[in-house]
Amino acid sequence: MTETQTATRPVVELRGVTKRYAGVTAVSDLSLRLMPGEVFCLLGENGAGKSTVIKLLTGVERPTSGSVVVDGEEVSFSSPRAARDVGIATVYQEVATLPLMSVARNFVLGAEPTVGWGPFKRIDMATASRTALAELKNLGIRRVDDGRQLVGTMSGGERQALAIARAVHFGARVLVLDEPTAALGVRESATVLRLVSRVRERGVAVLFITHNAYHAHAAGDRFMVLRRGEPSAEFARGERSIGEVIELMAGGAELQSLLTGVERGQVGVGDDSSAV
Ligand SMILES: Nc1ncnc2c1ncn2[C@@H]1O[C@H](COP(=O)(O)OP(=O)(O)OP(=O)(O)O)[C@@H](O)[C@H]1O
Repeated sequence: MTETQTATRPVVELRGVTKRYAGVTAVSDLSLRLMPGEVFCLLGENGAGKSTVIKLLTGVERPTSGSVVVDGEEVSFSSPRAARDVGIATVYQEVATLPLMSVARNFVLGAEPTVGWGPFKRIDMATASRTALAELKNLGIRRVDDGRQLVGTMSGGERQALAIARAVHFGARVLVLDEPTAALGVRESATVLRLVSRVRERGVAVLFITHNAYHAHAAGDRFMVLRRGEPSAEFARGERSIGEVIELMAGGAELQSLLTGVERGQVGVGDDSSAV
């Protein structure tokens, strides 16, 4: 990261945000800042509130209280489109790309370059293909070398790469990655983690959501562990070991007492009275 980037203000912030649904507080008094050229890892077990944070940052939901701030100005996104317009892009693992379309077509989807005019206007596939392959190469993905390849034939890591490359190419300043490595094997995950580093080097603010402490550790600059909608820990790279992070996510002492109870036969399967 360069000195200028360090000095820059956050691209987007949550300030004291609470989100309540009927009967449930999904996120409570949460503040976070996404800085350009930094990977912010949001960790948490199922139900911790990670998806809710994504929804608040990407205009899917509005906070019950607190504010969303972009470039220092409070905003109220009326739709996901409004968040995209200020450069906040989300890559969801399951729906990132369309398998029956080519690499080139997926890359330019919604912003197709054209040739010809009037009734003769058509998608400029040569330009789409050239752009897609160049952008993938820039991000270190070299195995894909034909824009006509169907996305369905690509590996999971390559598909993620394509979705990320597309978002960055079309001007994302904030990239929200929702569990990008959850369905991937070790090699594929490594590809995606390397890609995250490249994206950071380009000055993009990355929000990396995961429940995998190892992947977070490999890619992150700053970390927040969410538990039941509240930040239970915040730290910077190098300040905590992986073991400590795993313990923080699970609930440390609480988990230990549950395990001890199971060993002694005090807690049966399905007994959630001491659930963490
Ligand atoms: N639309 C909703 N209506 C009611 N409750 C909700 C709604 N969305 C989320 N919740 C609740 O808010 C809490 C946080 O959910 P959220 O989906 O943000 O967690 P998460 O960390 O993303 O979990 P996972 O990893 O399982 O997706 C949960 O208790 C969930 O049941």
